Amino acid sequence: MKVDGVSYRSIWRDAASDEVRIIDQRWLPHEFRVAALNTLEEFAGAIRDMWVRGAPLIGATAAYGVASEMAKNASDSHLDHVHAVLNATRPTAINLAWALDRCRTALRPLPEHERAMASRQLADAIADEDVEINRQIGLHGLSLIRDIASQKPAGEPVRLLTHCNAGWLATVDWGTATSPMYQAADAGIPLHVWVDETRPRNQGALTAWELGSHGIGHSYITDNAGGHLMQHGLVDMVITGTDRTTATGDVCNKIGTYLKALAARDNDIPFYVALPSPTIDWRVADGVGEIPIEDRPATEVSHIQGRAPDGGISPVQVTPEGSAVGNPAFDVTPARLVTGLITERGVCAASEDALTALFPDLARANSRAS
Ligand SMILES: CSC[C@H]1O[C@H](OP(=O)(O)O)[C@H](O)[C@@H]1O
Repeated sequence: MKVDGVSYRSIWRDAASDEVRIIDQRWLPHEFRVAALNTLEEFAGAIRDMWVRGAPLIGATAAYGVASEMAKNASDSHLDHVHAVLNATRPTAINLAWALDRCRTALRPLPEHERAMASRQLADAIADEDVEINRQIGLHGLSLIRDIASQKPAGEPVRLLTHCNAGWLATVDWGTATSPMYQAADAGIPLHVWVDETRPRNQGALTAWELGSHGIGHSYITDNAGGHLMQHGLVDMVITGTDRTTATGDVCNKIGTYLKALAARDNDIPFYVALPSPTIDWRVADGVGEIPIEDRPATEVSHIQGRAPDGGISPVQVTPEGSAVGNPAFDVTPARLVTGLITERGVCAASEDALTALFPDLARANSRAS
């Protein structure tokens, strides 16, 4: 997407230096900083410490990390080592393992001297595929937004609520939950987006930064406000991203998503999830029971980062000394609370039958039975 009129992806290979570069999201929305990733630890650290974040972007970053390492050492043992180091960085988003497995499966049969180029091409392909998948998700989501808009007086905005950042910053481009918003805005449909701040890391500030940059009307709200807004008829549709969706349609996403789904159901508001197919875990049926939920550092909750009066960006402590902290980073919304899944192949119910019908090739290739 554009940043001050300049088109960016969240990760790219610099034409001059051939370095892999990323937007270092730790400093947004206050500062736009670019970082280069050159070593395995830099790639691993960028994922683990959320310089890059978001399921699809984590997968793409891992693929670029494999390519970077294959250029230095293309042996089987190093390929396995790279896979293990990167796969250990974060446990919940399935895209990480999906990308690493895809890379290793493609590279293993090749002679070592072909692996550097092949891994480089595969990383670029994974990135390009993500962009197109998200663009397609946007078009299918646009249809849903257009239907809502058609039932409103001309000029009255469609009011969406979203949680966390499933934006272009969480993917290579377009975003998943935000892609329908961008497509609707570009089609001239008036929108207003309620943006959950999403404690503790406040990824909602990234969404607000994205939407503001695209000229889309929005309000930055506390995580606890969504139910009240729904009760008072101020939300037409909830749309979120996902880090791992099971073969049966259970949706794992940022902590707090489940509570939004409960409030949406209680107020008869459609709750949609933007779901790129690499984020489907075909081998898991019970999301609550089987998806590993990342526990992140306590300092993410005990401290909050912002711009200080002197203009610097710094963390401040918000909890008393000695208070224990809990920081589960994700939760699982059962399929029964999900109105529909917006995929690159269309919108479907959150069910095994519907996902299998839309992706028979993927369901067969990844069947739990096999
Ligand atoms: C399009 S995936 C976005 C997804 O990833 C975020 O998690 P994190 O910021 O911890 O990487 C969040 O769950 C978003 O919905």
